[in-house]
Amino acid sequence: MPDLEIDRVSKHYGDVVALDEVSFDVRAGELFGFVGSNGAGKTTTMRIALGVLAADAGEVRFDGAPVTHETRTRIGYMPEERGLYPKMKVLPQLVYLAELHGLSTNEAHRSAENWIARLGLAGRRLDEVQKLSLGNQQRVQLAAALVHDPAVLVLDEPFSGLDPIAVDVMSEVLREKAAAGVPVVFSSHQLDLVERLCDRVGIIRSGRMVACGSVDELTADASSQLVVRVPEAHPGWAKQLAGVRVVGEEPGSTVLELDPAVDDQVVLEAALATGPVREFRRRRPTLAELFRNVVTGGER
Ligand SMILES: Nc1ncnc2c1ncn2[C@@H]1O[C@H](COP(=O)(O)OP(=O)(O)OP(=O)(O)O)[C@@H](O)[C@H]1O
Repeated sequence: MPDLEIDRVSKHYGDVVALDEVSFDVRAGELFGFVGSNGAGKTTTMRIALGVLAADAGEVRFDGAPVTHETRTRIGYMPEERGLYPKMKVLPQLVYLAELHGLSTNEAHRSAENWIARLGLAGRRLDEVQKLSLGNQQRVQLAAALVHDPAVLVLDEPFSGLDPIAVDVMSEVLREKAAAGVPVVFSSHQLDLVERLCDRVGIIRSGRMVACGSVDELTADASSQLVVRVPEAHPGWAKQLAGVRVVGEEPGSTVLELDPAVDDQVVLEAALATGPVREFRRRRPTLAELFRNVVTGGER
């Protein structure tokens, strides 16, 4: 099964180092989430992966071979700046794009109608794209990325601006594509969504990949947290405990981060001394918490 491999890709814009030897691979059948702060290098990486932008160094391979013009037509791409013809109607536009990627007119029609129905655009199929709401334009953009039945999907912020129903549809389609063996990579700032959807995640900071793996792998060695609910405790009850940091506090509930040597039973005793303990459990940091640590703190 084919993989998409980004191998030590570097890119400068004048003095700006946009990418510094970025490497990761997106395996067949995998949903890969690409996250990073504004300007970290996601769009640049995706453009290079598609071949619309040349790297200064490094290589992108698909199915083991460098991406060529032929391979490029097998990639479904959703550009950040979006790339539809605003005055063209939805159906003819999708048919045109499918034909451009080598489908016959019949196949192109069948596929365009299929994605129009699937993405909830049936009532809009003969509207000009520019007359659609932004969310619906985005659905058309996804249809455009899918209409030629691509072997790889590279999507730049496909979820931004979508309503919750459209988010569900988009998630379902991406999962389905991955389950069919297609490597799928998408960028997003919606980390809860990335955490929920993706098999693996790459975090880029200032043009360098600083963490890559499944969310479980990435959070496994992060210091574990303890959620303690003591409704009657006074605020700050845990502040004096050695090796314990308070990372979240709401009335009656506190999230603590413990140094590895700290015995959680000591924390439990301290909590019980303030009143009845209603909840006491370990939890791993979320992807959003990990992201904040990684982009603001030391590299992993
Ligand atoms: N055409 C360009 N000319 C000069 N600098 C550029 C150009 N395109 C991108 N850059 C710079 O390259 C770096 C990476 O930008 P890129 O758009 O890849 O980031 P991003 O992670 O996609 O950001 P965002 O989340 O804001 O979309 C930034 O410093 C950006 O200013």
